[in-house]
Amino acid sequence: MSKLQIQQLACQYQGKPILAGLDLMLQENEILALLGPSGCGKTTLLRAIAGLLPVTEGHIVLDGEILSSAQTLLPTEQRGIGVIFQDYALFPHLTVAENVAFGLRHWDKGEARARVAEMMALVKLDGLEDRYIHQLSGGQQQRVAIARALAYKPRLLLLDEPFSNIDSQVRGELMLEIRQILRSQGISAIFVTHAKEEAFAFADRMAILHDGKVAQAGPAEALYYRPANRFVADFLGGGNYLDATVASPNEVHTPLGAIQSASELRYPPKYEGTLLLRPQQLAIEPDNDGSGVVTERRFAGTYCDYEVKVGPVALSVRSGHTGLALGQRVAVAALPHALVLF
Ligand SMILES: Nc1ncnc2c1ncn2[C@@H]1O[C@H](COP(=O)(O)OP(=O)(O)OP(=O)(O)O)[C@@H](O)[C@H]1O
Repeated sequence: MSKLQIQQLACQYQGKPILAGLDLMLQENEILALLGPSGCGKTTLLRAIAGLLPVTEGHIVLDGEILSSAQTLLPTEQRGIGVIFQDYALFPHLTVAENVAFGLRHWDKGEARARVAEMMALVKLDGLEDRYIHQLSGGQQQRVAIARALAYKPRLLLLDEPFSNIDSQVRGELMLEIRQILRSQGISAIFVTHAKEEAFAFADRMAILHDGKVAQAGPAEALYYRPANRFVADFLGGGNYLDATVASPNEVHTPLGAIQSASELRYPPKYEGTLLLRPQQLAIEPDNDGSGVVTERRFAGTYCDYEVKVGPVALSVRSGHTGLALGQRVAVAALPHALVLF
């Protein structure tokens, strides 16, 4: 059974639909990233899961229990869901230890004290128990927020842009560390982010929101290399789009010539579509008789990003050949892979 199941969810603000027909699933101990352009409804979905917003259609089920439906709205405090907001929402008038203990007010005093100590060690804040929040760095404040949310053993953790206030130099390390903490505690989590790099680094799976529903969900590699539509393809990174006509179950014809697919295409012969080729799925070789010419180059250390013109078609190509000069003629070929056609 999945941990969280969201089916055909609809939510609105003042009668204006924000989410509609949204399906999403989360497995036990899984970390899922919610990605999408600004205003697509990521925070709205977190609020609905947390019980801060009623739903007008569909349902949200956690551990087999209906939390929200058109008829049900289990109060936030009865959901067993921890929420970490972008600004952490820590209490400035309480010490670090008091913040962490906040959700344990109904626990036995000794047990609460032991749990706070355990959480302080887990997030590596031992020794800072008596500090106030303004005496901590951004990263330390985030650790307090994590400790406070995990202290009362939530069934699910929701994080809204948890890394946006963290210095980019320490962000990568902190993400890895928090990922390990969630893993070690067997926590299932959903986090919202704008940045696909964060989703790639932090999540097991990602869900991309568009037009109030999930455009596609799955592991990063699947979404990047097998996007369901052009929106997902564009959102996850640059690509070349070529007119293509299906010639056989394993071949398309394009302005670059015939290109073979490593797996069978889902479209019938003569289908006219658009072929996606990521810059690293094209190979270029210096060749004075080649059909392409290098028109731009951006050196990036171990690889170089080129723009290559083949007749009227401009292609982005990422190549390990880092020394090709502007004006160099090149042969262009698609590397063998399962083609993506829309
Ligand atoms: N309290 C509110 N009342 C009315 N409309 C709202 C409210 N909160 C959000 N909205 C609208 O709902 C839509 C979705 O907002 P939401 O905050 O969920 O988007 P988001 O994907 O989290 O965006 P961002 O990435 O910019 O944070 C937006 O059009 C927003 O203007």
